[in-house]
Amino acid sequence: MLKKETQIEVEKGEMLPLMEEFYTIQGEGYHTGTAAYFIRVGGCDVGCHWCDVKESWNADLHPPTDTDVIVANAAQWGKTIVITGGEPLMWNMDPITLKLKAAGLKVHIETSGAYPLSGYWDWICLSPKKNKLPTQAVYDNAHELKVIIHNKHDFIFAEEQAAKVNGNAILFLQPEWSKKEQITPLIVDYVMQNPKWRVSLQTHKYLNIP
Ligand SMILES: C[S@@+](CC[C@H](N)C(=O)[O-])C[C@H]1O[C@@H](n2cnc3c(N)ncnc32)[C@H](O)[C@@H]1O
Ligand SMILES: Nc1nc2[nH]cc(C(=O)O)c2c(=O)[nH]1
Ligand code: SF4
Ligand SMILES: [Mg+2]
Repeated sequence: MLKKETQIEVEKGEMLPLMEEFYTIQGEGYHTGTAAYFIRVGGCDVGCHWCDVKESWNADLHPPTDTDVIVANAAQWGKTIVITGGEPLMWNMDPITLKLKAAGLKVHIETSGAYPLSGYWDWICLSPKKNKLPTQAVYDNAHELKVIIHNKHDFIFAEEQAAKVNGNAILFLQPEWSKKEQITPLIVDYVMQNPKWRVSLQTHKYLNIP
């Protein structure tokens, strides 16, 4: 059980359950190939069976950390910060994003969109999940839509999600990692037939970097 004061700070978003932080290359989506400092916040109840960071799900396993400390660390690294998880929108993202921006940093998020939109973002990557669909504000404000393809039905889901996201969002299909040998060729064919979509690969996994 967290101390009452800590619990209050977490509820305000002044503290966040921090799983890990690392400086790497953005591996996925529109900003693939560019240097970024990742902040991974614990806690997610969306329950994707193929999730590649299940260790993030239980927020209680990750220490509540002062956002001033997180921001001071981040500012020593790149100019672009990616907040991911877990599901970062389970928490109030206003304090951390305001502090990162005050430090002159660009702030990106990786989100399923399943919770209300909080925070001030330079880039929102929405990766919607069937189990828990995005809230309207995230559809309206996403800069990119990145749908994970694990089976053929996911192409139908991808089109449904493309119809819901704002018209400026850039559309990506990304193979689910464990199925990539079967799925990547299907995505290649699909994108050639439906060129409003682009291919996204988890390039950091091919590069063996975090
Ligand atoms: C681990 S999630 C964390 C952020 C947020 N919960 C979300 O799902 O967008 C980061 C990104 O990895 C993607 N992802 C997770 N597991 C994957 C897998 N096995 N193969 C491909 N992409 C995966 C998610 O869809 C998301 O775009
Ligand atoms: N290099 C790298 N790029 C990423 N893009 C999104 C990631 C994530 O887990 O949110 C991720 C990640 O874990 N590593
Ligand atoms: S929403 Fe994101 S963190 Fe949560 S289970 Fe799905 S892929 Fe994993
Ligand atoms: Mg990842």
